[in-house]
Amino acid sequence: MKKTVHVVGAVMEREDRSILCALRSPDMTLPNLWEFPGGKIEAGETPEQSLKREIQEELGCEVSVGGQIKDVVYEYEAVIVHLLTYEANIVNGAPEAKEHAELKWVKREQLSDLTWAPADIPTIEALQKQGNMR
Ligand SMILES: Nc1nc2c([nH]c(=O)n2[C@H]2C[C@H](O)[C@@H](COP(=O)(O)OP(=O)(O)OP(=O)(O)O)O2)c(=O)[nH]1
Repeated sequence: MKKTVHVVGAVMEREDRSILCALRSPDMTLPNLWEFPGGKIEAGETPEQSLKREIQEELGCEVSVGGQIKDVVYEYEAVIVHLLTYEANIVNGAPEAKEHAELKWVKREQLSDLTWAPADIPTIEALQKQGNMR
């Protein structure tokens, strides 16, 4: 049976309403695909705690975690990913790519121009729908 991993991703929006997108590096699994910064939830952590820890490790900044955006289960070839995405705001520091190949701030309407990890597509769609309602 395939393993299920529980993963959190941060949707970090700036004042100009662009969103932070992170490019997985060529030596990661799902290489060269865009994702929301975050990672696996460890035993005993809440999703919010996990997201704060991952953002500190990956981007070197501190976030506060807001509302949940999507709860998605996606079956990859080798693993099943259960991805929870949350709104997150930077409260200290500025994001730096410590593990990713690249970071980019992208406007909502341009998010779908990037090639995303497949589990992220429902979140992208939700963000674009919300964007149209604003
Ligand atoms: N962080 C993050 N991971 C995502 C997203 N979408 C998505 O399918 N994933 C997958 C990629 C990984 O398989 C897993 C997250 O694990 P991770 O961030 O700890 O990735 P990793 O490369 O260190 O782990 P691994 O897969 O090499 O074991 O979830 C996303 O938006 N953000």
